[in-house]
Amino acid sequence: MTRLLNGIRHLPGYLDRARQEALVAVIRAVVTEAPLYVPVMPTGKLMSVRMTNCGPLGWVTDKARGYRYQPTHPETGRPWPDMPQQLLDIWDDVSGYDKPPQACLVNFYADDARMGLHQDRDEEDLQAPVVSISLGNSCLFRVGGLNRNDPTLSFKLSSGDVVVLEGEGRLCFHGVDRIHPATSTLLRNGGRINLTLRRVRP
Ligand SMILES: O=C(O)CCC(=O)C(=O)O
Ligand SMILES: [Fe+2]
Repeated sequence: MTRLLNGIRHLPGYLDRARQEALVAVIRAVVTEAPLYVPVMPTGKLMSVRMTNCGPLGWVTDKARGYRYQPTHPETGRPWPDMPQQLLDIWDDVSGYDKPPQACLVNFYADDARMGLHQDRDEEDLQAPVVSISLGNSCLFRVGGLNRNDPTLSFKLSSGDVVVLEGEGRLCFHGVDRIHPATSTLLRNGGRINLTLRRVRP
């Protein structure tokens, strides 16, 4: 376990291969029910990741209404699939938070996708941590401070790693600079899956 900055915890290899495979299987089932879609930022720009969610709420974005949480898939209009027990167990083990997560945002990165530096601040409950799980190809993850221009630190996230953003680190700027192709055999067609577990309402 490595503590970066204040309240950013990196748990390398938290999930062994068997648990990673089991998680990929449940995420495939989520995606069957709630297909991945291309999110649109408030600026009108398309994100390079594809997204879906599970749990009572999901994080969505579009040009008309911007960033928000909602109980339904933006394209199918159906409620998000239930949060798999495996994810609730991981939250219980690493979050140190007494209430369960309400959203799991599923990001799928093709090998050329990335995510710009941002803060996770659309949740009303900022006391709860954000728990992030990486599956598939590794990536170069960047974390900074509370201001966009603060110095940043980059490190590799590999399949099975967990990162917890909590305390002062809860609102740190972070992003994914690049995916390292062919660094994992977990996903047959390459790419990377990131799952973030979030408590939205207090
Ligand atoms: O893919 C990652 O590791 C981070 C994803 C992220 O920051 C987010 O979904 O808000
Ligand atoms: Fe984020």
